[in-house]
Amino acid sequence: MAIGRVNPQYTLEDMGIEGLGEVYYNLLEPAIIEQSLKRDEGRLGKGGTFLVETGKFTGRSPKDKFVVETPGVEGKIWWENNPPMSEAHFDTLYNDMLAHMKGRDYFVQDLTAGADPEHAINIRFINELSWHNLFIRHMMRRPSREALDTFMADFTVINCPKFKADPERHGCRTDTVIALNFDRKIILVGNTEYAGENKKGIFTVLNYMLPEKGIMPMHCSANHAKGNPVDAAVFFGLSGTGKTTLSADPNRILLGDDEHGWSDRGIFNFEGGCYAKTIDLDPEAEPEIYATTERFGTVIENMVYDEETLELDFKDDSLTANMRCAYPMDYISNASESALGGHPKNIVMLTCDAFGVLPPIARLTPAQAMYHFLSGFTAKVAGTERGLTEPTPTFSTCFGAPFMPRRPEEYGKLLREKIARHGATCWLVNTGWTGGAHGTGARMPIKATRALLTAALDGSLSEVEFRKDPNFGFEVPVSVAGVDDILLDPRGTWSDPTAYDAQAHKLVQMFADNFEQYIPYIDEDVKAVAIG
Ligand SMILES: Nc1ncnc2c1ncn2[C@@H]1O[C@H](COP(=O)(O)OP(=O)(O)O)[C@@H](O)[C@H]1O
Ligand SMILES: C=C(OP(=O)(O)O)C(=O)O
Ligand SMILES: [Mn+2]
Repeated sequence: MAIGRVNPQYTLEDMGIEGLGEVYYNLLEPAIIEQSLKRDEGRLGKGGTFLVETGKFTGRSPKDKFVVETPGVEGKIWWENNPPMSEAHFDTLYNDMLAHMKGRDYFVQDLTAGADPEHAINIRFINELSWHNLFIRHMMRRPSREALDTFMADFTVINCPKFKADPERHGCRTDTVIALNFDRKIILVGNTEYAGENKKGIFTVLNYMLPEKGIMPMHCSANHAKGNPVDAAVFFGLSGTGKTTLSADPNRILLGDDEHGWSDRGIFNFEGGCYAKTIDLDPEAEPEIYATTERFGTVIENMVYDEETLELDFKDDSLTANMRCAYPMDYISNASESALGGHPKNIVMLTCDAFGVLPPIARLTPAQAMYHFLSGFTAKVAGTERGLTEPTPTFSTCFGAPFMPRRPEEYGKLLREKIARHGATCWLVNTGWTGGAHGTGARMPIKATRALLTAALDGSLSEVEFRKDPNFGFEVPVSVAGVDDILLDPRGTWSDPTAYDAQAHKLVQMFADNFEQYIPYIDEDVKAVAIG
């Protein structure tokens, strides 16, 4: 018997998924939490949050993510970045997962991705963990209750953390697997409890689908000026660079914290919720996000807390540095209801430079923006991928290589055209280290980053004097109100400026070595701004 609300013609049985225990469809938050408590999946926290631990898997598993080599994807996938899985292996995996599901209870949410109805897709999430179902209900967008009665999915995600894959049988790498089949329109996830896989899988699907419709999918957060959705800004960045933190700006309206599309009509959020890191979360620096950690239903992942008072310890990273909270967008008081914005006036590329070399902000020409978009330089921060314990410099193209099924130039070309057509101003912002590399220097103060962004977005930054950076060729402001001048000159923040020069030269060489792979694909003007 179906418990909850579902299209009567479209139950799991109708999809050929049979023999399960109880199946709960589209439960609302209180009912899901009741089920999660009954199953001992976690406990209630302050204000009615839901506290969970995810065991061994506290970050994504990018090396265990596969794209199935089906006829429909031929010539479209960037295989060097997306390990292939054969159709036969996938079919075995699918059958084995369905066998594993027999007799167990499952939780279904029918949700959508894409705030622009013209480009939205319907997704059915089938979760073994009840709290994953709560998480994804927060993170995606919700059809009306009536629409559930006729809901049909464009894509299905089956997520079974208790299922163990077999590399021999399934053609995967370990007993953890994330398998994307674009032709069968299924994502299978096995043997990881990290909730983020649920949402980042769908992001990968949209990154595959949307370019064919001329829409640029972006790993970015976004906001717009109060009362003026046309004055929008996007913030590209790999995990840990500050997308979530910096887009929740009390002076602007939040569009979304992680994934957006850019169509001929403007930008739109793919999601309906946020997934914020809570390590060192400071009520003064980030009041909006902090407040969500005491709201009903917020999922709090891998945080240490006082057993008696349920007080969260924002400093304790003993479970992981990637501790998180997930909540619906409307828990942020200045969030946009429509999640739609105009063509971005400003495009910010966030980088967390662990070398302490890059300036806190630089203005980029369109060609330089393309260069930095394809380069995607940053540091991976501790915890967001399994096994990372130190900030590790990396070039993650499009500021999100783990989620890009297609070749980087394809995204690059789309972005280029849109920047040119709409005349966006582009910036590179270093939210990483200053005063020395990681280990010597300190993380860029959030206050300084915010002040610089405010000036960039309100236009006042364009009025100040700029210098040309001798290593990177971009323009750096000399003095900005509200920011220590010294911060604007990274060389001057190092106790030994010659050590800075040496580190800067090394970084320039790293950029040059990394960029060689894109030379055959890019325009002359981008070649002309390549550094090193
Ligand atoms: N100058 C800064 N700008 C942005 N974030 C900063 C800065 N300094 C420290 N941080 C911290 O870095 C982390 C950025 O993470 P987050 O905003 O979740 O990134 P993303 O959403 O891109 O993964 C947060 O924990 C934030 O408190
Ligand atoms: C959910 C994630 O996104 P981000 O860290 O960019 O917020 C992730 O990388 O696992
Ligand atoms: Mn984020």
